[in-house]
Amino acid sequence: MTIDPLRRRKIVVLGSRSVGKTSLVIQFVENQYYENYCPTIENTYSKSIKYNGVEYDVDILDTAGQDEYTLISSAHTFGVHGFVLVYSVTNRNSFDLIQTVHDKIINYSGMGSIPCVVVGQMCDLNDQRQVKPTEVQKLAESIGSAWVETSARQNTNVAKVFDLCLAEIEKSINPPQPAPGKCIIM
Ligand SMILES: Nc1nc2c(ncn2[C@@H]2O[C@H](COP(=O)(O)OP(=O)(O)OP(=O)(O)O)[C@@H](O)[C@H]2O)c(=O)[nH]1
Repeated sequence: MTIDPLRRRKIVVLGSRSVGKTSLVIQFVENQYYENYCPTIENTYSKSIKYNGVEYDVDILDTAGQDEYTLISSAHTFGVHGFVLVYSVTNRNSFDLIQTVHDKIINYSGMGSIPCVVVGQMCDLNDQRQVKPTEVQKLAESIGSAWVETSARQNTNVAKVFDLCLAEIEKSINPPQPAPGKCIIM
């Protein structure tokens, strides 16, 4: 079977250690959830995703958790169409790192903006919450991204992450055109 490069998408999942990046990806790709924590080095998963009536072959790169000193490498940006930036709603430091990681990608790639979804993982642990939805909404507005809260454990909004990411990617490839007949003032 040949794969149409026009239907191929690469998504990279970044964020602090232990925020549930692998759990999110495995829940999405394999419909499985594991309680045990096993630090990731780096793994690529593949899945077909239908978005807007089109079937995309999506490679999802699950990365080792970052901190403020981790450098963004070309593997995290080269040929990458979209980014999923994950924090845990129970960990404010992991939320604070999202802006840092976002800015590093922008600096490294030289792009003005990136197709991106900010994901507040572990929303099942509401009693341990340190980050409010209004805070991520504000961050998403300021960096021009989508956002969603998820629980890999309860499979809440997991598929939505990748739908939103494909939507952001398609928006950047085919930006919405102004309605015909409207006058644009330069
Ligand atoms: N309550 C709850 N726990 C979760 C959820 N997702 C992951 N966990 C747990 O959090 C721990 C870390 O999950 P991982 O998916 O390994 O986290 P990671 O971000 O990939 O970690 P690194 O590989 O170190 O970057 C594991 O013990 C998971 O079972 C969730 O949605 N809710």
